[in-house]
Amino acid sequence: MNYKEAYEKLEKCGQLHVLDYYERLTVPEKEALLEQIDNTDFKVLKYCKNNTTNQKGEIAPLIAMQISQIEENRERYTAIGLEEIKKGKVAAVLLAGGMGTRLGSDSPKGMFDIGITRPVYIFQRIIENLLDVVKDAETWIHLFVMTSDKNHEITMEFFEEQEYFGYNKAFVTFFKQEMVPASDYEGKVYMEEMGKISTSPNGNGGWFTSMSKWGLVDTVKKNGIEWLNVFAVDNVLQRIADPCFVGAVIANGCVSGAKVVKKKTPDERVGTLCLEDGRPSIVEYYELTEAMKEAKDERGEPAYNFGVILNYLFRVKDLDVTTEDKLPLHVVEKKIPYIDKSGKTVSPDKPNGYKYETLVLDMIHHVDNCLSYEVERDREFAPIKNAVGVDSVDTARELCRENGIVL
Ligand SMILES: CC(=O)N[C@H]1[C@@H](OP(=O)(O)OP(=O)(O)OC[C@H]2O[C@@H](n3ccc(=O)[nH]c3=O)[C@H](O)[C@@H]2O)O[C@H](CO)[C@@H](O)[C@@H]1O
Repeated sequence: MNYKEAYEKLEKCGQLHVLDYYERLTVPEKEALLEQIDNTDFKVLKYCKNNTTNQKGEIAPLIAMQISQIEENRERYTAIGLEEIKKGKVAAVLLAGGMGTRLGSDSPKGMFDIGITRPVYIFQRIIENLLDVVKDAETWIHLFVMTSDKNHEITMEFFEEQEYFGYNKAFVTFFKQEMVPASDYEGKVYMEEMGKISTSPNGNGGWFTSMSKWGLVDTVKKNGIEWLNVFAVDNVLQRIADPCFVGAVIANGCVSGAKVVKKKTPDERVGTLCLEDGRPSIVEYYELTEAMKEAKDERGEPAYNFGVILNYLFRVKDLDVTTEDKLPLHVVEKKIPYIDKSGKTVSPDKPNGYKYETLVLDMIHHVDNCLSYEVERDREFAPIKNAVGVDSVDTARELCRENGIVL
């Protein structure tokens, strides 16, 4: 794209300030900026005023399959799931494109070391858990790892350096999610450098579209993979390709499943699995209404008592209807570093604009049904979100200790 074309594109969407520093750039920087303008989709910015494209329908509780029911059928479900895994029909997708800013670290979250007497990286914990299933199934399980522009190379190098923590590297594939511009409250993009628009990963809802762009959906289909277990990087007790979960979803004739835990409090920072206009749906914690927080069932228990731990099973053939363009866009307030008029970087200490994301949890609403599958939170949910306090390294370490994991 040349300067004139870039000017016209920016003028049309009210973003001409992107060229404010153009004359001060070197030739390669000018080229890079023109290329970025060419590749950037500014359409998302029009949603900045109404905060989200996501208007919810009528919400009702969705009954979860609780632990006691699962226990009654554990052997049968596990046998069914293990059989599918042995046949190579189950693969896993690790969502690791996020930025981990809440942890106060610039490195990919998975590289965070939670060890005490030895290094124990978050990625390592995930691989160790997956290896448990590989051992039982006596077969390798394909692991797709989603990264972003911000951490792709460093993540791949880390896996190499750590020799894939004992995993078979032929069964690990990395792919990158897309980036979108970040803007101020008026929808004007921020500049990260004089020759660079500030961008951020487009949320974890783009994983299937990005896999498709990287040719990996073809790989999935060619290899006869029928189920994808999508999970978050930040839970060090995450059970992946869990045979009992896979078996329960299949035995109950479902096309997707979500692991849930009983919430500690109605406003715990987890998404709530429920029904929306009769279809499965997840309401994210920052969109939960007071009425939902206070609602009670007929036994007086909180009606929306189960939160998702970001561990979903999707049937591959149902995913084509859930591509990113069908998902609502969430407009999230964030602290966005930018350069001021003089070209100096400013790192704000409070939110100063929006990032635009689609979310994996919205895919659930596009599939016909979803098994809400309860797991014991102390055995499977040790998220690391914050540097200290709730859901921090300390709480995760404590839970690891309770589960006999040497740190
Ligand atoms: C949007 C979403 O799913 N929210 C879930 C997430 O909340 P939470 O607020 O933790 O969600 P985050 O946005 O931090 O990210 C969750 C996961 O998605 C990945 N990621 C995020 C953004 C991105 O662009 N690319 C990417 O790969 C992160 O690396 C992480 O593995 O976990 C909670 C459980 O702990 C769930 O109850 C929430 O429903």
